[in-house]
Amino acid sequence: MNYYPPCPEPNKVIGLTPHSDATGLTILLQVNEVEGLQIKKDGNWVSIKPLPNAFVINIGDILEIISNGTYRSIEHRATVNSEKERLSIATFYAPRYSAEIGPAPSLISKQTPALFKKIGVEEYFQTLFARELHSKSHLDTLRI
Ligand SMILES: O=C(O)CCC(=O)C(=O)O
Ligand SMILES: [Fe+2]
Repeated sequence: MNYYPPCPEPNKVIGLTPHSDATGLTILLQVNEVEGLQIKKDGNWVSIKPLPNAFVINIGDILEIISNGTYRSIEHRATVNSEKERLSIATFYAPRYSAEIGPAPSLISKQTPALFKKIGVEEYFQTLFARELHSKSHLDTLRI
């Protein structure tokens, strides 16, 4: 759960730094329907307006790896509001710790070589948490 208190100077701070979710899929609820979530689309930050009773589904880095780049994880961030507090609940889905992540073998051929290295889930999360949250930089370390 994320809590963003109101901030009198919202342009001088960031609620949550730009990142892609490292997991497979994220189901996100913008709880009190205050705007703040933004995604990076064609180089620009675009606001995702909260819809009543609707979830936001984000593709994460693990799905980008498994689909060998067909599904791209989305870079996003959260801004703060000058008057209103904001709450969001994110649930992250990922493979079990003992599994291995890599491009699905059925997607790999001479014409479509693997774009990512294979890595165990445990090592994947250990290296993730040893880094600063920054853009898609963790996924970039696994590119071939
Ligand atoms: O607060 C939000 O809308 C985004 C939260 C988020 O990106 C996260 O928890 O990974
Ligand atoms: Fe996120």
